[in-house]
Amino acid sequence: MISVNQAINLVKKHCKPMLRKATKPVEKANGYKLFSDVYSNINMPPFRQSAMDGYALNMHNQNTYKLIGEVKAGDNKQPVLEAGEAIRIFTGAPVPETANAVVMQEKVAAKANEITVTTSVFEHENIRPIGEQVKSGALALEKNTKITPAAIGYLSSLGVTTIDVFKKPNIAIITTGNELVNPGEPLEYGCIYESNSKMLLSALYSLKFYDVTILKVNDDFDNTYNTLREAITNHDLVLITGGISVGDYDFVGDALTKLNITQHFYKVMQKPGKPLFFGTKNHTNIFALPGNPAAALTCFYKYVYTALQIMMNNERVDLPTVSAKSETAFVKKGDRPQFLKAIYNNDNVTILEGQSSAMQHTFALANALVFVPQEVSEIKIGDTVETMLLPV
Ligand SMILES: Nc1nc2c(c(=O)[nH]1)N[C@H]1C(S)=C(S)[C@@H](COP(=O)(O)OP(=O)(O)OC[C@H]3O[C@@H](n4cnc5c(N)ncnc54)[C@H](O)[C@@H]3O)O[C@H]1N2
Ligand code: MOO
Repeated sequence: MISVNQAINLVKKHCKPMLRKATKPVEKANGYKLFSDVYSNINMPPFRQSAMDGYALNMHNQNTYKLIGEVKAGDNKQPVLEAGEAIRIFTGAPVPETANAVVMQEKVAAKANEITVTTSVFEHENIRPIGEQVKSGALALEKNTKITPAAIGYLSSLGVTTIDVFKKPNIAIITTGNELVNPGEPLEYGCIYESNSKMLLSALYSLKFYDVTILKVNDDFDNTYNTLREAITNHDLVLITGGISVGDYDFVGDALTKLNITQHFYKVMQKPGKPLFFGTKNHTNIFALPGNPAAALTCFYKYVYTALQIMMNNERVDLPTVSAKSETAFVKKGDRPQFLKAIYNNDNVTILEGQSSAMQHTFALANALVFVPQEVSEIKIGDTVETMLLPV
């Protein structure tokens, strides 16, 4: 059995960035990275733009100006101002070429045809110059920039409608087990509600991976083999839950062997998540996660998260880890290093009751996992512990 460190290093070694291109409507590109530089086709702003509601002036050496007209946002007109003349203007409106300052209305005493400026005015004030943000033909955003809501707003303001991005992985989740029943259906004796697919799906959604297919197999070798073969052929990442241990009805391992998956590891010295499998076939990464829900989710955050970040060519591939002071005592049973469901708050961490691999209730309250290394058998109140912060 390999250690947690060896396992994560094998994930880092064998997962590769996916450098394939996808074209997306800009408003659907949140979370993607740009595949190529984006250049602006326009100046932004495209005209000299008023930053205030007030008056545009052709400045002279007095405070009083003759009012000769009005330009509001969206107007397509260019009144000509002589020195000493002003027009009424509004935020976002085009400032005529012959105006050289905009003074906000709070600093003006206005009469019908005349205004008096009550403050000193500086040339160019409150006028956004043409191309202040970006000039026509200039680089708007560089290749590899992460697309955020702000970037979507910025690119849309330049009139961009589609962009080339690095493709995100398409992902299959495969659940295994005769005992699994969909929530909403009657629960017969011996059955449980299937929850891993919904848990992993929402973990993927919260990391902005939306191209996810859910497949279900019962405890049958042919069914498992055929579903895995299809999923591995058609997806970049395959997450299997359950059926990977040593029981007579655990068929995932045999199916993976028959499918000639290159195994990088099977079984990690950790609790929960001992029977974790990681392998690859061509460009597809395959994780067989334990069926126990809390074990599956722990393995997701520790290993699958990192695989996804590498596939997306991101720089930070691990979830953030901090040193925190334990507010709880904990005695470890057995010699496997352990991930403990915990609540982190302000440099302190509380280790929760109920740490079994099946304890979804505990996980539902947690926002962190405390890592207890192999050589540590006990945590005392006040001890400093390594705490992985979860993206919840
Ligand atoms: N003789 C041994 N038995 C077991 C060992 C061992 O080393 N020797 N390891 C144990 C450990 S540790 C784990 S973890 C589990 C892993 O088993 P599998 O990955 O094969 O998972 P299953 O047996 O299929 O399921 C385990 C548990 O989880 C429930 N489950 C499965 N899928 C779902 C789902 N989609 N939604 C909700 N719950 C699910 C399933 O009903 C079982 O209760 O093996 C131990 N055994
Ligand atoms: O590895 Mo298992 O997750 O301890 O139950």
